[in-house]
Order: sequence, then structure tokens, then C-alpha cells
Amino acid sequence: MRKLITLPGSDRRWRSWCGLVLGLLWLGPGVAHAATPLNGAWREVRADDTPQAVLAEYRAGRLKSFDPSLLQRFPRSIAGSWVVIASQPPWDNGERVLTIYPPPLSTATVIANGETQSLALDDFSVAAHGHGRLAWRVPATLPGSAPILLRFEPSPRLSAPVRFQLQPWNEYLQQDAQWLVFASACFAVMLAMVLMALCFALMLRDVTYAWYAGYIFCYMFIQGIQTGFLFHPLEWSWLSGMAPLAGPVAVALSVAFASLFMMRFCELQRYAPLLRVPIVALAVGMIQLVLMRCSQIALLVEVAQILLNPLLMIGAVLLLVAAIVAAARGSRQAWFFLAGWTPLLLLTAMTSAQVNGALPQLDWLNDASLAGGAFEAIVLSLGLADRALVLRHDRDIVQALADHDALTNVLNRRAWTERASSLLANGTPRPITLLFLDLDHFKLLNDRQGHNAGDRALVAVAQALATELRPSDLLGRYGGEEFVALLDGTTPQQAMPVATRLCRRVHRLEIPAGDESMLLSVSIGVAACQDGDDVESLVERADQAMYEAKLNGRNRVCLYAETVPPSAPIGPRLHIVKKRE
Ligand SMILES: Nc1nc2c(ncn2[C@@H]2O[C@H](COP(=O)(O)OP(=O)(O)OP(=O)(O)O)[C@@H](O)[C@H]2O)c(=O)[nH]1
Repeated sequence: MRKLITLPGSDRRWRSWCGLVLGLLWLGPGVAHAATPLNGAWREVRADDTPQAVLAEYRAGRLKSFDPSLLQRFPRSIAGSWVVIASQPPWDNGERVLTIYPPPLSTATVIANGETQSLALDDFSVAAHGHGRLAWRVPATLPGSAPILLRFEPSPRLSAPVRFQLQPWNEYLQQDAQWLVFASACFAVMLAMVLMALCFALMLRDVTYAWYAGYIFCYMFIQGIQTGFLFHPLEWSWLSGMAPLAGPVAVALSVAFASLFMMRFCELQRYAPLLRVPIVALAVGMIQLVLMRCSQIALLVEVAQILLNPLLMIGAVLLLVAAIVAAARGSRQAWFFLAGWTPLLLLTAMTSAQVNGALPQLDWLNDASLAGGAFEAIVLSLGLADRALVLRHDRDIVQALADHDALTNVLNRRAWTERASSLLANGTPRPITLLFLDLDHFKLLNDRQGHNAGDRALVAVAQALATELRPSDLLGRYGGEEFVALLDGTTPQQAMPVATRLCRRVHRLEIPAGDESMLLSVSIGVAACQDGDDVESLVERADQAMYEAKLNGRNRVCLYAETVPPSAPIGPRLHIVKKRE
């Protein structure tokens, strides 16, 4: 048989570095290990084959040779394939482990020293298992020069290509542990994002998070089956034999969840409304495939099997186009989707190409897909956080619009009442005083100068009041030409000079109206908060005081009578603002 040249160490290291870059979380398998150089040969299984006859054919050089260090695809055949793996000299007779990576979903049987042993992901009978690969501990009695014969059982599906390694036991243990750390980290990241998204979905009652959680969970599940992580180390023995059903079902569900998630996340309704229909159809179609696959009706199962791959390809293109269109039309989230999802799509496309015999050197694609899942989960979570931020910003704007008077931009009556109520409800004993302001003869001003001039006057008054008051004072527009200001921590005696200042300030305002300027004045009622007061009762007393100010000639401040002893002279209750010259 023609001797095959194995890849030099530098090449292998280069491939490992590619894995590091693409895998992002690549911890262990990225480090190159000095595996024994191997020769490989194979042929399809025939009906009257015996292991001895196959080995004899191998020794006679009649099998098809291949390089075990590269990914090798054994065609789907009815009976399966024989594979012979032999070390190149110098032979190592120490403790060795033969590994098959990535682990095939079908069973492989090793025949050595006249004994057979089955290797399968969902085989829980053997004590020692490889993680993320099939592993067989070579018996010490088998000489290093002896070829190892394997029989790959026929697979109903197109089988993924595999590569073989023969490693010293210690080196294998180290690589196995590194892979476990790497895979656990990837799965932990994805699981954390799923749990976080579920909490958000429940708390915020936003189904986008639920679709996201479903999508990432399905992807995790697919990776868990493909890498064998669910079987070893998780030992989900109940899943044994179910992989051929559970795998395609999880794939179809993940596409359905991804479609529903991306539709809401990228706001297709706003940015690409026409693409919503095919994407909803894709999600519905995938769910139908799941139902057909689980129906146990042979015809439906067969049809579902045939439709899955073409629909996957169409779906991938559709989601990609929709995301690009939405991103181009201004959807921020679509960029997050593209950043997280495109690497995974590329990896999936490359893995599919490998199933058809391309890219045999890229043996890191499977682990990179695992890391790609974790990377995507993080990027999409960042996208969801960004979306929450944008929604909060929009909500703040709406809230501000709802709380503020459109003309004067001070708090409107509802918002002012709410905030004043919570201030009064805050039980800390402290003085609180309310000013009730009503512009004088405003109807006259409107009638003479027009409604627009009246509006300008209201805006100018609101600005003047806001400037004159402290930021902590609660200013609001209570009605047409009525304003209220709640002065927290202020006694009526302290509030009177403030109210007088406001009175003067309003009276000094110059509101241009045609050739002349308007003269404004305001009457202010002052009332102190008493025990058991609510906003309504406090406003009522301040309103009464304001009427008193009106009755006394307007353009003045009046303190509500009950808040000062009846014996007090009228002076401190009534502040008259001098008429403007
Ligand atoms: N321009 C303008 N006018 C308003 C607005 N809201 C209420 N008004 C007017 O304010 C006037 C209030 O008139 P009245 O309640 O009779 O009070 P007044 O004319 O100020 O008289 P006194 O309060 O007794 O001094 C009415 O003519 C309302 O139409 C507004 O947003 N813009």
C-alpha cells in the first residue's frame, strides 16, 4: 500500500490557530498534540466478508488508502465500511488511545486480537468514554505495528467525515480534559443566556425573549447530540437511540424559533414588512415538519426527512436576506443578528461542504460551531440588551410627552397631581406649602390680542415661574391659565415672599403683541399642608386664597386664612404687588 505522508506539525498548529480564532472560546483542542503518524485504508462491507479476509486484503494493498489525519468521508452504503488504521514506524508499544473525531452518530466496531468492541456515542455500557470523540483504549497486548480494523455500521443519513488519531494515553487524557473544559464553558454560556432570556420573557412579558431562549436551547441541544456531550459526560441515557429523531426535530424547531425571534428582534414589520410573510411561513413549515417527523407514519416521516435539508437552505438564505434588508433600512438589532448569526451560518455551510467531501483539512469546524453558538448567544444577548435600552428610551420619551403640557412644557394636571400625591404620602414630617396661580383678566387678553398671543403669554409665564422656583419645587399647569407650585419643606411664611417674587416677575414680563406689549398679572393663593390633607383639599384651600386675592384687586398674594391665627393682622396674609409704571 502506498505510504501516506502525514501533515507536518506546523501545519497542524496553523489549523489549530484557525480554530482558536473562529472558535473564540477555544481552550483545549486548539493546542496541537503530537499524534502517531498513521496510514489508513478502507472499503465497503460485502456480504461474505470476514475480518481476517479484510486484513489480508489490506496487507496485499487492495484497499483504498486515505490519510487518517484528514477528514475522511465513507460513503453511505447498505452494509457499512471497513477501515484499517495502522501506525507508521517507529512503533509505540505503550498505552495508546485511538480516537475518531467528530464522533459519528452511527456505531463503529473495533476488531483487534480476535475481540470486538462497539464504539457509539449513546453506548453507556463501557466504563471509559471519549468526550466529543469516540475513543478506544488499545490493549497493551496489541503490538504497535498491528493494524486496527474498524467496521462502520451503515448510516441512514449522509455520514459526516471523520479523522483518526492514535495518541499516548497521558496525552489523550490531557486533550480530553481540555475539550471537556471548552465544551462545558460553551454550553454554560448558552445555558446562562437561555435562563436569562426566559426570566426576561416572564418579567417583561415580551415573547421575543422566549423565541430567543427556544432558539438557543435547540441549538444547544443539537450541539449536545452532535458532540455527544449529552451522552458523555451528562449521561442522558434516556436519549439513547433517540438521536436520529431528536436531532432533526431540534434542527427544525431551532429554525422555527430563529425565524420568529429574528422577525421581532429585527423589527421586520417596520423595516421589511414584505419579508414577514415568507418568514412566518418558514416557521410554520418547520413546525409542520416536526409534527410529521414525530407522527410515526412512515410516509410522513420520509417526506419530512426529504424536505428538511432543502427547507433549511432556503430558510438560511431567507433569514440572511431579511436581516441584511432590515440592517440596510436602519434596524440596529439586525446588525447584532448578522454579527452573531453569520459566523454560525458560515460554519454550518462549511460543515455541509465537508459532508460532501470538501475542506478535509478543517478538522476544527465542529468545535468552532460549538464556540460559534456561545458567541452568537452573547452577541444576541447584547442585541437584546440594546433593544431593551432603545425601548426604555422610547418609553421615557412617551412618558415625558404624557406627563408634560404640550404648550408650556411644565407638568400637566394629571402628572402634577400624581407627584404631589406621592409627596404628601411621604410621611416625613415637614412643612409643605402650595401656591395656586391664576392669570388676571386672561379672557380679556385673549379677546383683544388673539388666542396666539394668549398662548405666547402662557409659555412666557411658565418659563418665568420655572426659572424663579427651585428645581425641587413641583410646578404644573392645573388648568387653562392656572398654575400650581408645591413647595416641599417650605413654611407658608417662607412661601409668601416666594409667591410675591413670582407675582412681580409675571408682572414684569414683556409679551410682544403687535406694536405694543401685553401687561400680565397673576393672583396667587397660598395654603399650607395640614394633617390629613390630600392634594384635592390642599388645592381647594389654595384656590380659595387665590379668589381672595382676586377679590382684593388681583396682582397679589393671599395666604389661606385658617393657616394663620385669626388674631393675626391682615398684613402678613396679603401681599400687594405694586402696579407697573
Ligand atoms: N390662549 C389661550 N387661552 C386659554 C388657554 N386655556 C384657557 N384659556 C383662556 O383663559 C381664559 C380664562 O378666563 P377666565 O376663567 O374667565 O378668567 P380671566 O379672564 O383670567 O379672569 P380672572 O381669572 O377673573 O382674572 C378663557 O378665555 C380661556 O379661553 C390656552 O391654552 N391658551
